[in-house]
Amino acid sequence: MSDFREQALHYHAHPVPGKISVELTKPAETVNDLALAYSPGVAEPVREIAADPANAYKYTGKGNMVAVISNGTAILGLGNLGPLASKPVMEGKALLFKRFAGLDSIDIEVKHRTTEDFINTVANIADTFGGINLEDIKAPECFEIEKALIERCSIPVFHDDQHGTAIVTAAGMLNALEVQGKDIEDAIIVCLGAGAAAVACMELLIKCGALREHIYMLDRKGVIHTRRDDLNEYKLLFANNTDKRTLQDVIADADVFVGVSGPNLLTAEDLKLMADKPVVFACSNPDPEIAPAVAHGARNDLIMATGRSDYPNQVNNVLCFPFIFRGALDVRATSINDEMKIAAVHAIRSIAKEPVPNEVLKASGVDSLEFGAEYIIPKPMDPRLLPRIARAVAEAAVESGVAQIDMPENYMR
Ligand SMILES: NC(=O)C1=CN([C@@H]2O[C@H](COP(=O)(O)OP(=O)(O)OC[C@H]3O[C@@H](n4cnc5c(N)ncnc54)[C@H](OP(=O)(O)O)[C@@H]3O)[C@@H](O)[C@H]2O)C=CC1
Ligand SMILES: CC(=O)C(=O)O
Ligand SMILES: [Mg+2]
Repeated sequence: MSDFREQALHYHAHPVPGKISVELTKPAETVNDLALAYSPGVAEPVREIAADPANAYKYTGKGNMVAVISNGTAILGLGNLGPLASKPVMEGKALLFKRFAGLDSIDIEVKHRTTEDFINTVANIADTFGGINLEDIKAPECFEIEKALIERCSIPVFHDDQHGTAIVTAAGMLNALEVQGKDIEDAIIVCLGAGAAAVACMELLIKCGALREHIYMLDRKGVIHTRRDDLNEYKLLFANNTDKRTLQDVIADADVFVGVSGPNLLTAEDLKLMADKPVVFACSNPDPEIAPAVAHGARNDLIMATGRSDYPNQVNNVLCFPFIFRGALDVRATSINDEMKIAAVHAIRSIAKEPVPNEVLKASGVDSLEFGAEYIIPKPMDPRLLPRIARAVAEAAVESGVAQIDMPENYMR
């Protein structure tokens, strides 16, 4: 067993199995405590909530709780390994919600036969939570699932692999292009992968200025083009009217590569075909489309990012989901809309351009970090992420009319 594999398994197994547990927020020591917590005292909030469901936010943990829900059909880049195998990742997301945003989070892995079954299961338990973070559900089912749940639930439902990834990718991409001296409107973009993350990343880049006709998206069969007759409605949105058919055809002279597909699919030779000063986001987890050492060995004018913590420029949805839910829940937003997503993009972007606190340098094991090729995006442990993203998102929710309450006074200044 390799050292790292052993360490990872030991971490998950000891001192107790798993990564999360439940803790009490009220005393439960005396007869009087129990009389308040349980029978007869608990009947009082029950009656209040029955009279007005909004009282659930006042008397229960609903408003600070996010469910992380998966069916295990696209676990990271490991594929469809089923609901139970996805549990370590979902516990991991719950850990990150708590660690970075103070949100209580529970993982729920759903075994189901039909997409409808999954939707019904989630819709039927949704009121328990303040928000629902869908995770690692493969395309195209993820699109139908998210749409149906948004329609049926009165709390925010957010497919992290789509929108969390897209927000962080857009923030990192706008900064990387700025460093490379390129405009997003002019950028030729290759997106390897045509699933949940790919479709959402490209749609958000378009909202940030990229041109749809400049985007070449690829799936396992190659370039998605207008003469293919095997495209689902989501891939069809990216069908390019082109004679190019392979990754090598489209990557020649491209400015940007976004990989949200699988491991080791981009070679050093492919990379050498790109335009001067390219941006390469190889975001597949745990193994990127190209290893940073291979990429940097191939050329020295690129900006490189991966989804991992152990290289510079971690483009990973961890920079978004804890904070966007914090902001959304704190104003009881009924959904997470485009205005809130764009607010998150700009909040993340701006932090990378400011001096980095010492505690972040220390946690990153470096002496300095300065906006540039090796630092286009903040580190996940940056304490500014929480107040800045949450505030921007909450304000956007209030301004766009999806908040059910006003901004809390002196909110995270
Ligand atoms: N860094 C980050 O924050 C994130 C990274 N990701 C990574 O993105 C990847 C995809 O995740 P997600 O979108 O949720 O999964 P999906 O299952 O929804 O999509 C996977 C896509 O990748 C394509 N693909 C797989 N293998 C190949 C290949 N050999 N050549 C070309 N295309 C291929 C599939 O093609 P086809 O349609 O033909 O099956 C499909 O379009 C994973 O590796 C995941 O770790 C995802 C979310 C966040
Ligand atoms: C980071 C993440 O959500 C993924 O790779 O699926
Ligand atoms: Mg995921």
